[in-house]
Amino acid sequence: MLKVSHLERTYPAQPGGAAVHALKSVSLSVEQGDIFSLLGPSGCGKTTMLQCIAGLETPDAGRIVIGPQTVYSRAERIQVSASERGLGMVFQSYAIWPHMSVAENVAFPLLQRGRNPGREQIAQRVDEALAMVELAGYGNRSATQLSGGQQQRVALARALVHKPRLLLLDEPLSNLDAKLRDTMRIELRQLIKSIGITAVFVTHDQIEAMGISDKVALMRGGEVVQVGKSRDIYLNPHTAFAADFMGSGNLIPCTISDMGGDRAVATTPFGRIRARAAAGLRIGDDAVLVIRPNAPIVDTRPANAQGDAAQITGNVASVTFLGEKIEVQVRLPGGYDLVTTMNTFDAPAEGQEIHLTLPAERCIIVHRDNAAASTVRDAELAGVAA
Ligand SMILES: Nc1ncnc2c1ncn2[C@@H]1O[C@H](COP(=O)(O)OP(=O)(O)OP(=O)(O)O)[C@@H](O)[C@H]1O
Repeated sequence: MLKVSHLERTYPAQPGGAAVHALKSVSLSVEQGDIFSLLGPSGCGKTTMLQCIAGLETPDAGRIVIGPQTVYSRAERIQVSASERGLGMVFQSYAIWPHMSVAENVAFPLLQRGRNPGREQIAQRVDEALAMVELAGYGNRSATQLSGGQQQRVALARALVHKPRLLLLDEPLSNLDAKLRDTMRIELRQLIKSIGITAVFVTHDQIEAMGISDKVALMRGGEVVQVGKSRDIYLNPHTAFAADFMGSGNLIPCTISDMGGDRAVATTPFGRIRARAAAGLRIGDDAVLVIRPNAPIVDTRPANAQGDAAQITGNVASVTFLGEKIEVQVRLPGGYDLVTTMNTFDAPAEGQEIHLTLPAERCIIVHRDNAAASTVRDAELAGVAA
């Protein structure tokens, strides 16, 4: 439905500043009916990418194809205008006009297109769009008489009213409070899926991306570093950055001391651990062992490690209450603190001895990034490499 090939965008240098290479030969492909997220830290190029797809920003090179139509190609000198691309957009600030009714807000794009379809057609399209977002009957209300979540749905109805072939959403939930954001995330996914429209969704929030998307493109520094289903990136990150940005976890500097099949042995500050290995790693590589907080099987009694599992004993350094779960910091041999989660009802005491079983299939060894992910401490990296 959407194919982006080798897209480039550099913002020219401003007085006193350097040029910014915001998109570096970015390619991606979005299937019909999918919700596809662009996820990454601030400044990685997500919005630039979305705006290039929308036609609001002109790339320097590359190609963008929407359905059967090439809407941008530097080589073929094609540049279809934003209004001719057949897209719907929802922005972070919903841009709902307070002096207009809900129906007038939703009708606005139909009147903007220079081809006023007539009062009856407009009323019908507005009613259809409001029904899609489950706001039938709200048309005459003033837009200011709506909750934050309802305003968000009006913005969605307005994006859908001219029956776009692709929906673009730029951080549409970030203005809502945390609880409403959780509800709206589920609601928005259900709405988009029930309409069946293909959507590209920009967010810097991994929980949002995981909850809403069929697929995620993880971006960093103007590049797409990994694409896949959220679960696949979470379980099989290629790099420390991907592991850190998609989920939380212990990122432990290690070297690879043995390999066989897709398993490897990581030499870590607290011993040798068997784990799955990302493609391309070799014996002797400096790498990062990823242990998600929910990966260890935690017991207060020693367990017999079986099969491919490592057994480590440590002491509880701290316990943090988080409601449904607790976070337990376990001090391991060598002074390394590993964060793990436990059921609130099983809370151990601080100082207590604790036993961790680490099944090899739950842990993965990944590539170190040039600029390592925030939680891998440079000093530690240097220590293990030495
Ligand atoms: N109009 C512009 N002129 C110059 N530089 C820009 C312009 N717009 C964006 N940039 C720069 O391009 C890079 C990518 O910006 P972009 O807005 O695409 O990132 P983003 O991932 O959407 O970030 P955020 O999550 O903070 O919105 C950043 O370094 C940004 O400062």
